[in-house]
Amino acid sequence: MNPALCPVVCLGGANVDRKLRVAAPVRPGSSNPVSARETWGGVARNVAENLARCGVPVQMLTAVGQDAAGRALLDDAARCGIDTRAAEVVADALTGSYTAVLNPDGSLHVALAHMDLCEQLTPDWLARHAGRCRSAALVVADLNLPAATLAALVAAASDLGAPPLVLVAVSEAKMDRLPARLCGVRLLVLNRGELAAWAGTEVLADGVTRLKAAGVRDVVVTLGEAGLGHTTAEGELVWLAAPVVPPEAVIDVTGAGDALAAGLCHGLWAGAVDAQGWSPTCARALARAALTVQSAETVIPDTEPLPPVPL
Ligand SMILES: Nc1ncnc2c1ncn2[C@@H]1O[C@H](COP(=O)(O)OP(=O)(O)O)[C@@H](O)[C@H]1O
Ligand SMILES: O=c1[nH]cc([C@@H]2O[C@H](COP(=O)(O)O)[C@@H](O)[C@H]2O)c(=O)[nH]1
Repeated sequence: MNPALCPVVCLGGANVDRKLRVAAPVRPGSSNPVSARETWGGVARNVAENLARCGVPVQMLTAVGQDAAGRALLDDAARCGIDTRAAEVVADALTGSYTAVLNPDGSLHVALAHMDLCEQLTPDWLARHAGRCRSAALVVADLNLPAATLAALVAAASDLGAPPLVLVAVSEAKMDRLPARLCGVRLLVLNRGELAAWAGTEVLADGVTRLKAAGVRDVVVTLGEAGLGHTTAEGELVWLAAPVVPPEAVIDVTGAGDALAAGLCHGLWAGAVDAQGWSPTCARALARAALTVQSAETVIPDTEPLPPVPL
């Protein structure tokens, strides 16, 4: 594989994120002042933008509506350096949206997702893009994709010569889309709530053991400000702390998990994980996620590309 020539292909959600920042916890029956802003979102889109900002060639396979938001989203992605030529533009449909109500400290109060367009990303759609996925350096899919499409992706990832497949969770509610058999999945990234929802236990090590038994090669479970846990080739679970961000510096946590997932994909794509194991790549990804929580943007826009991954 020559990573410089092969793109990372990101499949899944792209939508409008609406952020409503409340001055105090919302109370029913009272008038709740908010300040509102919009950014682009969707896990696959966020991962793609993070990778593009790090200088990785990336192609996004998603669906947007044939509306002003859909056109603007694709234009913006193209400006970030993402190849959007194969994105679906669905006639007579509205681009998906996600509304986050944020506490004054930037933590998430409530999130409402409306991303029906991902239901258009069927196994037939995937089959039309099989060549693109097969010639990628890395395939990254979010769990906005329908269960049948995810199952087809995982099955294809088991083929000899297929590129590594990374799955990224999107919400506890969509964990039932994860295929039962995960052989061929190189990495699954999910937060502790998503792991508990899937495994039916709050005991993280037990949940990770079940994922490994389902066939996934490696798991990264994110733990908010506490950092993450990652599996190792020796079958251990290692905990890494996040850089300390003072509470007053946290502006918006939306997208931090996607920044982290992108950092992990960057290390896989560059060969750093194969050469060094997960820890150095995880440390770099934690640094990127910590910057994201200190920005109002879902993806930090103006960072230097990450320093080349030392091998
Ligand atoms: N307050 C914080 N300080 C530093 N890093 C943070 C903070 N909150 C989140 N992160 C980073 O973002 C990652 C993802 O956050 P988490 O809340 O676990 O997932 P998600 O955002 O997907 O729900 C964490 O693993 C951590 O690296
Ligand atoms: O069911 C979903 N919920 C939320 C998202 C997206 O997740 C992002 C926030 O990710 P994180 O978990 O890293 O905060 C937002 O951009 C939002 O659009 C999504 O794709 N699908």
